Amino acid sequence: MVGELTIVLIFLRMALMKLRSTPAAPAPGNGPAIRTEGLTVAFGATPVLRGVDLSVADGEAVALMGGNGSGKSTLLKALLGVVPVASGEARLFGADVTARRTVPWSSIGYVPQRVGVGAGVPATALEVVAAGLTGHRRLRPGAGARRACLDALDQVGLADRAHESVAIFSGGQQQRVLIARALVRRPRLLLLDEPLSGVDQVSKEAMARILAQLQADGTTLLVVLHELGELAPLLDRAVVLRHGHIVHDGSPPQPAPGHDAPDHEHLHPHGDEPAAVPSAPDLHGKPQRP
Ligand SMILES: Nc1ncnc2c1ncn2[C@@H]1O[C@H](COP(=O)(O)OP(=O)(O)OP(=O)(O)O)[C@@H](O)[C@H]1O
Repeated sequence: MVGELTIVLIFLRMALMKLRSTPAAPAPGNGPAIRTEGLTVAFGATPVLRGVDLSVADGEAVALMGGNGSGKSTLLKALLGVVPVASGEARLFGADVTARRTVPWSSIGYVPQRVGVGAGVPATALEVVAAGLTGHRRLRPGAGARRACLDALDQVGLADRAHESVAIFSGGQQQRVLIARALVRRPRLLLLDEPLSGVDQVSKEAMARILAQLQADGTTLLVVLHELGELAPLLDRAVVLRHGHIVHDGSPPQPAPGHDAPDHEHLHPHGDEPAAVPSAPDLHGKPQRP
């Protein structure tokens, strides 16, 4: 495993040295940034997403919330086409994610739930960011990748540390490197899975500034969060999942003590909305609204 990763890194290093100009992201297709209808995902016999209907317009910033295990990460993965769809459909910019070739992947960025970005391999920040320019049939970064990677690191305030090993970065700095890896694709749609979790205050504020700038530039944001925190001012709405159902789609919750608890379900009234679900939701069908 480490051997394979080392080979990939050597490959990336060689590719970085050869590159010359910035790749242009293809224009996204037609349709809203995200649209799912009756989206159902199951692992074995266990349904995890149960008929999710979600629409996110181009340029919107939406929080995806819910307790542990409610299906938030699975929804992002279904949108990225990396978990199988049992029924229903998911479209990005109008393209069905299961028909992979039609999706404008180069316009879509993904920041996964925090993992050690170095994963035991002595990668520099620049090399990690360069990985954002590979994948989906592109085996090495295109021309101009080095400049693009440095620009992305500059956006997250880490250009001066481009050649340092991410193994010595703080958790928040590692998270910013992962965001730079997504930004280097110049995405029109950015999916982020708990970007603020376990991150120091300085990095939280830096990330809020970065995401606010992206939103101002028209980037669509879907952000998994347990609490809105520093991102509250830029979010247009919140979608709350419970047991794979959407149980709230509307105003973001007001900040309150306990919202950051991982098992908090955000089921009480949020802003101008009525309570989202009854205390005993019908898990086999649509939850009944009061
Ligand atoms: N590859 C998998 N195989 C089997 N079960 C899975 C798989 N991925 C996720 N699950 C299960 O699906 C459910 C939803 O997981 P998911 O990671 O989407 O939850 P989440 O809402 O993101 O939770 P958290 O807040 O803890 O990150 C969980 O019960 C989890 O164990």
